[in-house]
Amino acid sequence: MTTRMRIKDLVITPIAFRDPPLLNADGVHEPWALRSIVQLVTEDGVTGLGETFGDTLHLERLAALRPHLTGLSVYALGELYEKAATLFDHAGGAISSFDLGRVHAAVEVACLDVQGKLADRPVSDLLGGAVRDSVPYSAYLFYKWAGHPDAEPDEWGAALDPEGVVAQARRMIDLYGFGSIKLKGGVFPPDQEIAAIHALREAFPDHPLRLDPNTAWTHETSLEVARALDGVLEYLEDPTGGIPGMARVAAASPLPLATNMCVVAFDHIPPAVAQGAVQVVLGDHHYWGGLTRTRHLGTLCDTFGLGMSMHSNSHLGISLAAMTHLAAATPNLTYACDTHYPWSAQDDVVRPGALTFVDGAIPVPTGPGLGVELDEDVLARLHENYLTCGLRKRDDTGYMRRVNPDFEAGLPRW
Ligand SMILES: O=C([O-])C(=O)C[C@H](O)[C@@H](O)C(=O)[O-]
Ligand SMILES: [Mg+2]
Repeated sequence: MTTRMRIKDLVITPIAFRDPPLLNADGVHEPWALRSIVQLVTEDGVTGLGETFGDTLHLERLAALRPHLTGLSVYALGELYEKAATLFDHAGGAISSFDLGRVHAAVEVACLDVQGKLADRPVSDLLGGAVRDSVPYSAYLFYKWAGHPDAEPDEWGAALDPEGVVAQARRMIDLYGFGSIKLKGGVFPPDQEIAAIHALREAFPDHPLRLDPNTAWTHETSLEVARALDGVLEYLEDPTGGIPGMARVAAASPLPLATNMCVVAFDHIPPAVAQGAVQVVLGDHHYWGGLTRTRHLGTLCDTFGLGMSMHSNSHLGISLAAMTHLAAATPNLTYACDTHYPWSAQDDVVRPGALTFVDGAIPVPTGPGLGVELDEDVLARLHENYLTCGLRKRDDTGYMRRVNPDFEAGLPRW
């Protein structure tokens, strides 16, 4: 093994960036979103980038894995997975497949970035080759307050009714050119969210639409909404909780059901398929163990006749680059991918130029690896935010309760 491919260290930098007050079924986004940036360095000084979660437990796990990476080849992804599985006692049930996937993904993406740099090929080539030159994303709309309590309104303003949602969609589509729309629901009683979808349909007659209430509804409510929006939505995402619950809705729903909540690891696929719980799986390489494993998820979805889309959480450009390579190389990922990027674009750690939306899609980077470069000054600034912001774990419910002490977190709510 040459020193070019041997891992010397993994530098993990937690960061915090500004996040608007985006509402969801759990509560509301806090003023800061947490993330971490990983830099994998080989003995020869080649650096691979990755972007992952920033909660303390995840950071502790990455720190525990770090010494076990020394000397490992960046090509030894199977060994990497086994090392992490053994370290965290996956077989004994001490870590779920989901959490193991989160840890593995953080390092795997950086390994692929190095592999691409060594081979002078983009990551999409390492995943089987791009089948599309650019990857369409959807306008990811949120109900939101005008600004955080005690702060000035942000540039997006409030979106608390159908008019506000349509105005937000218009601004996002004007800025980025998105050709499909997702509304985060589960915030207001279903009738109001149905009205918002109808308003979007009227304002954007040709844009495919989706609604995602994050399991805020009972089985009965889910079916009522599915029937009310039959012919209007391309899919309904996670209307209710759990594989059996989704299966019960799917059995009578006129709309396809999608999920990024009840199928988030490979061991969820057999029961979901057996019960017919979902028709579309939203992959997410940050959950599913990295880019190669999420590419495998694409093959499984194809095998079982499931559609494929892509989930996101608050993220920056390293994740956007990784998502773009993955979606480009996954032939059956035919839905426009979710992205939170418009909500955080102002704080990106990636140097400008590599990732630009053209008509709502990102042209697949063609440079070696992920094709993006880290801006060390921005990284330092965002790390300073992390040190001073006081947040260590996402807590949408806790924040909402501080603003509105009567907020009840239990789901389903309607
Ligand atoms: O599709 C989803 O479920 C998400 O994007 C999950 C996120 O946590 C979203 O609900 C958010 O950012 O509030
Ligand atoms: Mg979702």
